[in-house]
Amino acid sequence: MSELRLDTVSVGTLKEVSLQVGSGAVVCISGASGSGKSRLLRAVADLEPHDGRVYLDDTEQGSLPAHEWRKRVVMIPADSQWWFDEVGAHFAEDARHTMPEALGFPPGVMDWAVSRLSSGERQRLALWRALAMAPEALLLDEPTANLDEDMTAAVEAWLLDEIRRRNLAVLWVAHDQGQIRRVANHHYRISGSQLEWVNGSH
Ligand SMILES: Nc1ncnc2c1ncn2[C@@H]1O[C@H](COP(=O)(O)OP(=O)(O)OP(=O)(O)O)[C@@H](O)[C@H]1O
Repeated sequence: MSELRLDTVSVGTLKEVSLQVGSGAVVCISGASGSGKSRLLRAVADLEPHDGRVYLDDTEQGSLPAHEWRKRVVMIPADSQWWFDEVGAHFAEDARHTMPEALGFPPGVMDWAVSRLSSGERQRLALWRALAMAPEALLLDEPTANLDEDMTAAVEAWLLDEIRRRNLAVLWVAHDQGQIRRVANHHYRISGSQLEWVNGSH
């Protein structure tokens, strides 16, 4: 049950972003390619130098070592990183056996070689890897960009269910207006150096 708060965060060309993401809420961010969406998420994840402050409830980002912060505020980049040869080596024992059906993998996926994974498979596995870390906030960078329409619908519904059930605070970068309508409590758009509120409620 944690709230994520950005207080006058500036990174790259984006200036003084202030917003709040309640626990169990999704705030979508859209904007043109190169407008700074990923950099903003990276700043919130403490992966990129920035001005301003980011809080998870009363905890300020700078008060924790970056690796501790990133266990609580987990970013799933558009292009996930994999270190070991086998998929299963990236997951704790219990997460290996509790892969959600909605992600569409057959039994045995944990034995697969990472090198055979398609971009969509990587993306879906990266989502499970992140949720299995029991984060308090999630930073999603176009989490369904490599998925077809049916898989997008399944993953989106599963993610929303997990977000509500676990009361996660979520910043979700999205292009698709339909997706933004379906998932966002609030929608902001990057316009030049500013983040503009577009719409949303509750
Ligand atoms: N470390 C960096 N130093 C300087 N410029 C950077 C750095 N990282 C990214 N940029 C630039 O900042 C701009 C914003 O990059 P970012 O990856 O945030 O874009 P984006 O909005 O996520 O775009 P896309 O939708 O194409 O993924 C780009 O012009 C990029 O080249």
